[in-house]
Amino acid sequence: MTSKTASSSVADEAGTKLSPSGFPVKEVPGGYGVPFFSPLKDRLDYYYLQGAEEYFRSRIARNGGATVVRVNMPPGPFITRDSGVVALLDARSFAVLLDDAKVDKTDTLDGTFMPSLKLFGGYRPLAFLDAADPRHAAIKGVVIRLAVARMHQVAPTFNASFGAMFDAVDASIDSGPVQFNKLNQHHMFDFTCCALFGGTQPSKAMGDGAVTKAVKWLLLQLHPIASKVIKPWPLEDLLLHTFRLPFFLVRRDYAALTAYFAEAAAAVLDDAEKAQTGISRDELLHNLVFVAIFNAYGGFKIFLPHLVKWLARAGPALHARLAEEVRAAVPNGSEITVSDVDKMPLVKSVVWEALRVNPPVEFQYGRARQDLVIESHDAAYRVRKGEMLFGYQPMATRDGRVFKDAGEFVPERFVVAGGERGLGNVVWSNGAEDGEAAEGNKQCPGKDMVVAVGRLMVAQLFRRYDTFAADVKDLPLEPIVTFTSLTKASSSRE
Ligand code: HEM
Repeated sequence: MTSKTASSSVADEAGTKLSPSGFPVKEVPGGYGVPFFSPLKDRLDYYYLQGAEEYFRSRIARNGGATVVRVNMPPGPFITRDSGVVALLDARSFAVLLDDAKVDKTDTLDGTFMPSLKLFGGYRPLAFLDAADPRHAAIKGVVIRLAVARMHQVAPTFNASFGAMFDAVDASIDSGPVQFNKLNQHHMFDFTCCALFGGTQPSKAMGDGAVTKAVKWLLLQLHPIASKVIKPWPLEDLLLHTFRLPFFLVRRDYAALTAYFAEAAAAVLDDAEKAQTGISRDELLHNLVFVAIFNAYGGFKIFLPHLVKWLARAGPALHARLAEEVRAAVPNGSEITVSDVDKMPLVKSVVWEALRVNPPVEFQYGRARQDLVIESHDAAYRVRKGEMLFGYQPMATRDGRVFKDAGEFVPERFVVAGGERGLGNVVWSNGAEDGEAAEGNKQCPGKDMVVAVGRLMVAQLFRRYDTFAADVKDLPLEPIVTFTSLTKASSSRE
């Protein structure tokens, strides 16, 4: 993929370097402050005193409105040695991070720190490899083929999980509000594993503790950048952000998860061995654990609460339109398929819009492969080879210079004439929505599966219910959505 940004520059008559769009090339404003103390103070601003959005907005304001600025990113001391990044906070500069010719993504998945490889069986998983690394192509090829081959399982597996989830909601709603996240966390783990590999659900194979094992393992990797999980916050900051939690805390959980996947994914591992991918069975197994739990399950755990949140906020008028579209497209009693939801323009638009307003993975990082000139909408900046570039994606996908009413959730945004053109700027999958994952890029190979699951979720909801209401509490990672009432579909109440 090519970006709209430029890496070369020319000079004007006075000898000032100009970017390809004719902006004078400047140094990136902002700074990293006093070593140790400033990264520490910035971490507190980021998590507790300002919050992510305000943290970036205040730095933009401090630097005269520049949307390319030098800032510190958490966790900082003692986990990170170098917290300084060049933050790209508008859609145009952000596009550099999607251009594999310009950024090296080795070890940048989690940002300014790298989790211990002990968490991954001693291997560096695919998502931590750069697109130019030959191992990347070999492993990515396996995952792309897997995602394509399993697409036909997505609808039946999701429909079963949805049924189980909402049977549980219906069974409890008369006695009080029901939290969606807990059910989503449980059922989407079973869904993800079975959709990708078939076989026994983890909750049956490993018991009720399966999800806890998976979430613990995720926390061991992500605790340096997690927040609002422990009270009071000074204790949280000390426990989660200051030192690395040791691997032995999850050694047994990870062994149990790996044993489960060795069996569930045996056919995928056999095929890859026969195809002589150059990746050992053991390395691929640990990669598949990462793909299923971190990439896929981790994503669904965040994405679906955001989707339901926006539906709840939109209210009965949108619900009625969605119900009409879904019920007109799928005869009552028949299974909803991926091709059915592909014929539902409003459902599709709602899902893309949720992914635009709340990209589930908000942070992207990469190191400049060479000296670059990065253009924002109004200026151009010089960045040096090896510098860490960072993008806060919500600010790119809610850029008012690209989308009208960019900060609003507009359900029909991608239905109206020409609306689908905006999909090039919907980049939740680390690439454009009209682009494709490939062995040589870093785009998410689960993209089509994710979009299909979002559409199935909306379609199933409004086939089953006429409308619903929920309380929403916004938290840094995923909103907590609690159903307060659900009205069964009028047709099913007759
Ligand atoms: C809502 C769910 C999902 C979200 C939000 C999501 C998001 C992403 C993002 C943002 C990246 C790029 C990370 C980066 O380099 O900065 C990525 C990469 C990846 N995703 Fe997904 N993903 C989801 C589901 C899935 C699924 C279902 C699969 C299974 C096939 C998958 C497999 C991967 C893999 C293997 C990578 C690494 C690709 C590479 O390094 O080239 N993801 N995903």
